Amino acid sequence: MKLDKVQLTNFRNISSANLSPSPALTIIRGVNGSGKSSLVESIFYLGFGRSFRTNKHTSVIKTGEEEFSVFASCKNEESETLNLGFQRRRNDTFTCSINGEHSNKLSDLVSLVPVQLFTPQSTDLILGSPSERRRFCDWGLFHVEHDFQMLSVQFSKFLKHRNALLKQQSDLSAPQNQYWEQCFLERAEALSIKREDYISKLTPIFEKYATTFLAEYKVSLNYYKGWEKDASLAESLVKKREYDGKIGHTTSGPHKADIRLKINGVNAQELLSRGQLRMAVAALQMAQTELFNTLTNRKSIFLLDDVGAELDADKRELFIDGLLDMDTQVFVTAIESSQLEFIQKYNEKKMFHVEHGSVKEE
Ligand SMILES: Nc1ncnc2c1ncn2[C@@H]1O[C@H](COP(=O)(O)OP(=O)(O)OP(=O)(O)O)[C@@H](O)[C@H]1O
Repeated sequence: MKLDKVQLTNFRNISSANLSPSPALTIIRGVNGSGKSSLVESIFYLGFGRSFRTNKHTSVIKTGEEEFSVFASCKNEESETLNLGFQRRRNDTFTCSINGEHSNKLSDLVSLVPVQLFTPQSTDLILGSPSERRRFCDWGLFHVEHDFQMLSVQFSKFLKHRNALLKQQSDLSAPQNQYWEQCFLERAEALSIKREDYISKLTPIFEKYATTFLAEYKVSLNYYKGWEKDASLAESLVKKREYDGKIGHTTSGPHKADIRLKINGVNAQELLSRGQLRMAVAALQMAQTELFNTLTNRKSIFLLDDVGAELDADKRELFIDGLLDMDTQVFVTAIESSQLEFIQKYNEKKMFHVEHGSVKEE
């Protein structure tokens, strides 16, 4: 997927902008507060239907306006043109559009726009809670396996129901609850198998990139399923039934899963410097991009916000080189051109300058 045209209206400080990005590298320059991150955030909305900076969609709508919109004309891998749009209003409703057809089903839109992001907060992937790492894995599965979204929704539904039964002090072993227990178990096991399989495919690719980004270390990735290693989930649920009943929620299952990154056998967060953590994230994202390309025959869009503040010049270059080699459409924001001196070598690029919310090609 490549974005040919992006058009935004009333998005943060940008009243209106129209740009035709490069299919390869697009550089967005401007001083602090000019609107660079906003531009990248608008593309993120097409891939996720939300912001990476706030949970409040109303903060994103330009002050004094009723709604923002982002439209993009794209080319998919079959060279078909797709016209995609996303609008969000102050009353918290949204509309997606795909080739003029309106829909309120976000997954229809976001499944078409595989977007990844690297920002100053990306180290949260390693330092943050397990939910960050599950989200990373689930992004890959969502874009690779058509039935993953449905499975994930069903699992959440049965988990919610199980937790409600636990809160009501219901006896989960009672015959009338066995159906729900079985529904939960089936979805939980299926989800867990998919994640485990995905991480086992990702691991060798990650190890390959880690030899570049973390050359001096031996890295390993392990999937923790969310319950004891030597027990089945069914056994673990029975074992924890009394405890779960007391606390009112389920403590075993894929909603407790994690992906553990070890460096020389030690948890990454205990050994790596801030800069090295960023490089580990870069290696994970490169691996995710390569696996996505291999499994889907599609190409993704990569947003690098404030990359100058994040990585050394040589690692920045390696990261962008690697993404472009995989035919990824890359958007990079930077305050100073000096942060991106190496971009001179790329022939296929476009540069945009943002000033007080106005976007101009350079
Ligand atoms: N809802 C909004 N309406 C109008 N302006 C907004 C809104 N939300 C944020 N802004 C303003 O938009 C401007 C652009 O913010 P943005 O984060 O995109 O800047 P930036 O160029 O990425 O800056 P930096 O280099 O400092 O990260 C800021 O001045 C911000 O105060």
